[in-house]
Amino acid sequence: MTTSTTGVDDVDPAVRAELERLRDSIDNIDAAVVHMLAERFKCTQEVGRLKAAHRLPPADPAREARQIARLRALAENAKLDPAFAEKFLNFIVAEVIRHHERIAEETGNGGVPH
Ligand SMILES: C=C(O[C@@H]1C=C(C(=O)O)C=C[C@H]1O)C(=O)O
Repeated sequence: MTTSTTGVDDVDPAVRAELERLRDSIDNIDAAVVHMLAERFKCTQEVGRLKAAHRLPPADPAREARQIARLRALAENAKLDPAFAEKFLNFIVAEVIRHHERIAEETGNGGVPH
């Protein structure tokens, strides 16, 4: 095959260098996001164990509402789409709540309503 529509082999070297520079930064940012998420999940796992031990419900909608308001404001200041910030937080929180439900079940506390 002599042509490619997906690679950057035929691109001007200066453009390729700029693309590489930007992709290096994107890779660093993605690594930071993964590390920050890993730290966040370590904390939420501890919260899950604490809640299960004290028979607290896995989800806390009032806390989530405060986090959403705060993150939307932060996103606006940072020129990030607040709707995207809210969706992203909701995606993470949904996973955290699944973890908390599992911890509660494993602790024999799975019947707590939320
Ligand atoms: C971590 C908690 O549990 C849940 C997950 C949250 C989160 O991931 O930030 C926030 C509220 C709760 O629904 C908590 O109550 O603080």
